[in-house]
Amino acid sequence: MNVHGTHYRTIWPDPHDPGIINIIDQRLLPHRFEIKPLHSVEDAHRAIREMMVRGAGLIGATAGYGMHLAAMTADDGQIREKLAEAASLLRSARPTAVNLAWAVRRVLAAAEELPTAAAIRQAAFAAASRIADEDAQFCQAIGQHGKQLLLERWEQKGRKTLNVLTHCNAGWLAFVDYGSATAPIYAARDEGIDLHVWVDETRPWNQGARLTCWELEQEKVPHTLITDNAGGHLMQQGLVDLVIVGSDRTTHTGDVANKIGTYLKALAARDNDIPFYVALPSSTFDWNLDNGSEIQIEQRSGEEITKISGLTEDGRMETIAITAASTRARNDGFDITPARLVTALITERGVVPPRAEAIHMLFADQCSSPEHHIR
Ligand SMILES: CSC[C@@H](O)[C@@H](O)C(=O)COP(=O)(O)O
Repeated sequence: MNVHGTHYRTIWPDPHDPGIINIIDQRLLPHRFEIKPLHSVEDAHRAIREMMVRGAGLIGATAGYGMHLAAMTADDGQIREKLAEAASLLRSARPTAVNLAWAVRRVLAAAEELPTAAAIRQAAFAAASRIADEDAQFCQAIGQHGKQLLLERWEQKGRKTLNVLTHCNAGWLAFVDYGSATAPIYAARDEGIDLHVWVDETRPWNQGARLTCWELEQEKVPHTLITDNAGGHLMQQGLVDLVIVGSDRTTHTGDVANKIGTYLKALAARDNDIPFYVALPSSTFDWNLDNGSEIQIEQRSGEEITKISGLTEDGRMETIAITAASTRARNDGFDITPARLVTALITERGVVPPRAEAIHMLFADQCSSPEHHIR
């Protein structure tokens, strides 16, 4: 995506020093666009854990490059142990997005059984770069497949403004480029479809309000911020034509883990007969889990609900309390939308119904390959 006239990915190796991986600190957006260097696997772990980077695809790419940094900084004689330690450190960063464990495993597999430390370093960097490149390519392909769905709906409604609702941020910032849920929107816009996006604010971290709105603004896509509870009401008013969200982990049977609140949008969409699409690259499928209820849901600090951060008038980031100090809060980061509420999954290989047989047919090479199984 272009920011201030320059094309950026959300993560990239320094062109002069492969020991430095650059990221954008998303905690500061939309107020400040700051690039931060990662020098070690500990830096990569902290960046994921503290949500400087976030979103399934970008978490995976950061984990891949984290493994590369572990290989870069390890002594030759200890490189295998250091990679194993790095793998468990990174896996502990956040539990729900499957891309993290998948990327770690992919780098480990690439480095396995190589004879020298130099060969291991080279393989780790190549694997991390492939993960990032594929993430960008897959999102671009998701855009092309998803665009057709938007186009059909737009034609159906007589080419009047197409209103798309999205939740959280499954955009450029959640991936390496383009985004999953946003890619069809950008591709449809490029085709000249007149569209408008309703953006759920996505409490408590406000990924919609802070990140999706900022991204859509950079891309000049018309959009309006709404409260998390407004979607159902807008659907009843006939103001939503379709919903597209991303996913942090989707079972091979089509159950979708995504940011908390997604399930309620899917229920409202079903009640109002509105298509509900989930856009995801294949790296987000969990080939081991049969049922969404088995997905580990991240429990985050209650302080994210009882306090709120923002920019003061004199340009300082500040956190203030919005509840009484004694208020207890529970903060589940994600929820599960059962496959039966999902109209279709938009993947890099095409649009597929959320059913095991159909998903397996499209990804026959992955569902049976040990490289793609994370346990
Ligand atoms: C592509 S990630 C799917 C998103 O819709 C969403 O759940 C998300 O942004 C991930 O959550 P986050 O907690 O911001 O890492």
